[in-house]
Amino acid sequence: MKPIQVGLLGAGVVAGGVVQVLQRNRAEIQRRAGRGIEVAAVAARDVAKARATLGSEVVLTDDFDALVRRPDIDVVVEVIGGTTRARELVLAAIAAGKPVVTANKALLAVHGTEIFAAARERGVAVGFEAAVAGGIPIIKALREGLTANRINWIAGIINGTTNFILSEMRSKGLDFGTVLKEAQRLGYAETDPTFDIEGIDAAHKATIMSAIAFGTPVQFEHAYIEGITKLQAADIRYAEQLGYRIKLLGITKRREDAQGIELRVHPTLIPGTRLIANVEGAMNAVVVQGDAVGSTLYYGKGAGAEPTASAVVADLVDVTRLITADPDHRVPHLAFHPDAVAATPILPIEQVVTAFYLRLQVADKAGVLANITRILADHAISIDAVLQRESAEGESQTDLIILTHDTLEGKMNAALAQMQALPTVLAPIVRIRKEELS
Ligand SMILES: NC(=O)c1ccc[n+]([C@@H]2O[C@H](COP(=O)([O-])OP(=O)(O)OC[C@H]3O[C@@H](n4cnc5c(N)ncnc54)[C@H](O)[C@@H]3O)[C@@H](O)[C@H]2O)c1
Ligand SMILES: N[C@@H](CCO)C(=O)O
Ligand code: NA
Repeated sequence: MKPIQVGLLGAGVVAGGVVQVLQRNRAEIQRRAGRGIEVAAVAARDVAKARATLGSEVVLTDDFDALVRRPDIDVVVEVIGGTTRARELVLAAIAAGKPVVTANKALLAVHGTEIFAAARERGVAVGFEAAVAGGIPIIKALREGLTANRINWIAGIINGTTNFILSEMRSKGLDFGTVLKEAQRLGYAETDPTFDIEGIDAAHKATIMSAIAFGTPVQFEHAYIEGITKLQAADIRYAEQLGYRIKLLGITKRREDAQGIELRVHPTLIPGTRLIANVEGAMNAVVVQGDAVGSTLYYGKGAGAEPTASAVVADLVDVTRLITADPDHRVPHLAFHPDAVAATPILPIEQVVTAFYLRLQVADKAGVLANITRILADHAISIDAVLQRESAEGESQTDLIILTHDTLEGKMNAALAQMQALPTVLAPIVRIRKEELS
């Protein structure tokens, strides 16, 4: 059979990986897919630059619009990123009846509902394994491997750049800016790295996993997002003293008691003994808790040229195998049948339940702790542990660290406002959410 002809949009890090993996593993991939997979042409804005990075074998064009419509192209791979041009090109490819494989989580988190509807209408598949946790086959696991389960929650380290930054800062004492530059050099960071450090990229990925886990449309606009830019070294240290690590987690949770779903990204204390607490560098890891299977953990490279290409090419193999299959017999894009997708709401952050780490800079005198614990008790917030830094000779202030049990965020907000107003609380209170992940 004639090899499948791929039109590749973009000539950056991921495109380079896709070209390389398809070339190197050509024979092995063909044995798996049942026919060859060839890159027919690559669309690049700067053809000369693309020639230098992709080598002399690839055919290059600067006409993206023509490539997605070319009759000899069987499948389009979108690896340009962004949500404007990528959306236009993906919709054009779908309209031309071509399956699409994309690594673009921003595109799917924001325009997924429109794109999946268009694909369904046209009877073509959209593969997006590379969009979440790069090379880790988490989409495959959620859409196929775990279909027997009611998923209870998912929690993941799903941004390599921020995990790399937190790891390097903790273990080598390097500063934020230096480590971010290194992550950019290594090809982990987004074109706009604020997407990484402000938690937006992780929220894009958590949004996609949430939709697949709970059978809802993508609801990125309701995600709660907090990045790592305000995290202080002191809190990383105190957390360690208490047996915890701080990770930027993407979390989505079924909350039957509140008829909703939690969808949030924020720095999180997790017990140092959990496997996921020990995931370092640019590695990703996702814990999925299903009612039948219990907790399962997926670990691997979430960024970089070849790890991401591993997922793109796996989707190409899937598309190749299923290109002639009846669209109704393919795995649904969001794992649930489109007419069974329910608009379960994302809960506002005030209704989220977590435990908390609090750090208060307080005057070191009698009655201070009692006032604070009374406020927590008044809001029915129960304390798990308290740590007070030993103050130096003559020092009039100290740090008070409090770990709480689970509580509603809304209650914590009210308690924090009262504590902050105490004259003995000398600086803005630091609060970091804490999850046991058990
Ligand atoms: N780099 C990774 O590790 C990684 C991992 C998973 C997913 N992704 C996703 O893959 C996609 C590509 O990432 P990348 O790291 O290869 O990016 P990159 O910046 O290295 O490459 C992007 C390519 O697309 C081109 N491009 C950008 N905007 C364009 C536009 N408007 N029109 C035409 N061409 C345009 C650029 O010139 C470049 O050739 C993004 O959606 C990214 O989020 C990247
Ligand atoms: N910028 C992303 C790339 C992979 O999606 C990260 O750092 O994880
Ligand atoms: Na993946």
